[in-house]
Amino acid sequence: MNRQQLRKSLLAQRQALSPQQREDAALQVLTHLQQLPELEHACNIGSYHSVRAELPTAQLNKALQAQGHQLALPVLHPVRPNHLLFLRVSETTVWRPNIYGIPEPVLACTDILPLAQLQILLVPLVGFDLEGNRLGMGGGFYDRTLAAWHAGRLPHLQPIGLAFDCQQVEVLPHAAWDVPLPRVITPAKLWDFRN
Ligand SMILES: Nc1nc2c(c(=O)[nH]1)N(C=O)[C@@H](CNc1ccc(C(=O)N[C@@H](CCC(=O)O)C(=O)O)cc1)CN2
Ligand SMILES: Nc1ncnc2c1ncn2[C@@H]1O[C@H](COP(=O)(O)OP(=O)(O)OP(=O)(O)O)[C@@H](O)[C@H]1O
Repeated sequence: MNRQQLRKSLLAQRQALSPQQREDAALQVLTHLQQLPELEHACNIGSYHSVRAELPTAQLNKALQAQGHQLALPVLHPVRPNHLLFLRVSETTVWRPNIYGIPEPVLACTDILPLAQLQILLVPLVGFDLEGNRLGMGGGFYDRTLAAWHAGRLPHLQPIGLAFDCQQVEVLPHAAWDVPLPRVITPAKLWDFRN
C-alpha cells in the first residue's frame, strides 16, 4: 500500500471506533501522559483540538490545564503555507474554525508561544510504525513544525504522538522530510522509540 492508500485504510479503522471507545481511549492515554516525569512541574504544552474521529483531546486538555500547565494550540500560519503557529489558550480564548473545519484560537501575536518555549508537543497522527515514523493528514504541517527539532535546534522540546492502538502498523513508507516521533502514547502503552 502507498501512503495515500494507507491513510485511507487507517482513517477508516479509526472511524469504526464508537464514540464511547474513543472517550475510553482518551482517558487511558491521559493516564499514561500523567505518569511522565516531565509533567511533574508546570510546563508549556503544545496540544491540538481534536476533530472527527481523532483521539479526543477535550478532556485531556482540560485536565492538563487544571494541573497548571499552559497549553498552546496550533493555528494555520497566515503567511507561510503549511506551517503552524502555536498560541496560548485559556478559558477566555475565542475560537474560529480554520479551512479544514478545525477550531483554532483567533490569532493575536501576543498569544504566540514559540516552539522554543514548549517542553512537550502532543502530535496528532493517522498512523505510526515500530520506528516512530508518522503518517499525518497529508499537509506536512507537523513535519515542518518538527524539522528544527529534528535538526537538533529545539533540544528542550519533546514531541509525543497521541493515537489509538489501531493506528499502529509494522512499517510505514517514509520520505526524506518525515520526522520520526521519539514517543507515541496509545491506550495500551507508551511507545518509546529512542535508541
Ligand atoms: N486536530 C488536528 N489539528 C491539526 C492537524 C491535525 O491533524 N489534527 N494538522 C495536522 O497536520 C494540521 C491541519 N492539517 C490538516 C490537513 C488536512 C486535513 C483534511 O481534512 N484534509 C482533507 C481534505 C481537505 C481539503 O483539502 O479541503 C482530506 O484529507 O480529506 C485536516 C487537517 C493542524 N491542525
Ligand atoms: N520540512 C519540509 N519542508 C518542505 N516540505 C515539506 C516538509 N515536510 C513535508 N513537506 C511536504 O509536505 C507534503 C505532505 O507531507 P506528508 O504526506 O508527509 O504529510 P503528513 O505528515 O502526513 O501531514 P501532517 O504533518 O500535516 O499531519 C509533502 O508532499 C512534502 O512535500
